[in-house]
Amino acid sequence: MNDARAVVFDLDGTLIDSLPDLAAALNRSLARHNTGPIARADVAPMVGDGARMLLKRGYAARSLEPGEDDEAEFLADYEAHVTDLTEPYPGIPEAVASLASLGYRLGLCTNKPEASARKVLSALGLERFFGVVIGGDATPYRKPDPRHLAAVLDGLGAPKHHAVMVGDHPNDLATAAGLEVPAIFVTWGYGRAEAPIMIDDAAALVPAVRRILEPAAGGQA
Ligand SMILES: O=C(O)COP(=O)(O)O
Ligand SMILES: [Mg+2]
Repeated sequence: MNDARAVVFDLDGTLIDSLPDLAAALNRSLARHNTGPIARADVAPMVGDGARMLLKRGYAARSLEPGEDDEAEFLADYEAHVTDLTEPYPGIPEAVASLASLGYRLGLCTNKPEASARKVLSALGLERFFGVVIGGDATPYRKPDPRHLAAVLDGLGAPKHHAVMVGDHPNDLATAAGLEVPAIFVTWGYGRAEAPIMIDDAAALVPAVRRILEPAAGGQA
């Protein structure tokens, strides 16, 4: 009865290159402590476990610890500037639109705060494609807990055996594995991992999804 097929995406490092705004917000926060900026390349491996963890890791790199005020200020500042420099990766809007037009239900499973995630998706014209968006602050079960992904699939009304997860971080792979959902690892993001299915170009996304979810019909396209 239920043959809904779902593709669940990670956001940062998978659909959007948010590192410039994340690093800028982190560095504005550090500057309030008269501390020098951290280079984007050094911020990249700190991304993946949500905004609060990014702030902690950034502060730790300068032998500091963020207080509650720092945290509140950082979250508000980042949300206000979430689209200043952030762009979708090349080919992503087209790939997402194409999956939607093929009838896939699309969901977002991100550790980013949900308000920031929705704001950036809508500014980039992507929100309309996603039936369900669950941010890392909207559930007690954020990635790598597979219940974060399970909640997205529930919302989409798609069974896990008709789903695939797409992400850029070991957290995404662990989340998918925990629910026995196949994963596509994208190599253009911020995390580093080895995985059975890896793609390095957004043009490879639709064929990779189809090979997994419709192997008999059109999967080789
Ligand atoms: O905000 C983060 O740290 C990561 O967000 P993501 O789960 O969309 O990659
Ligand atoms: Mg990510």
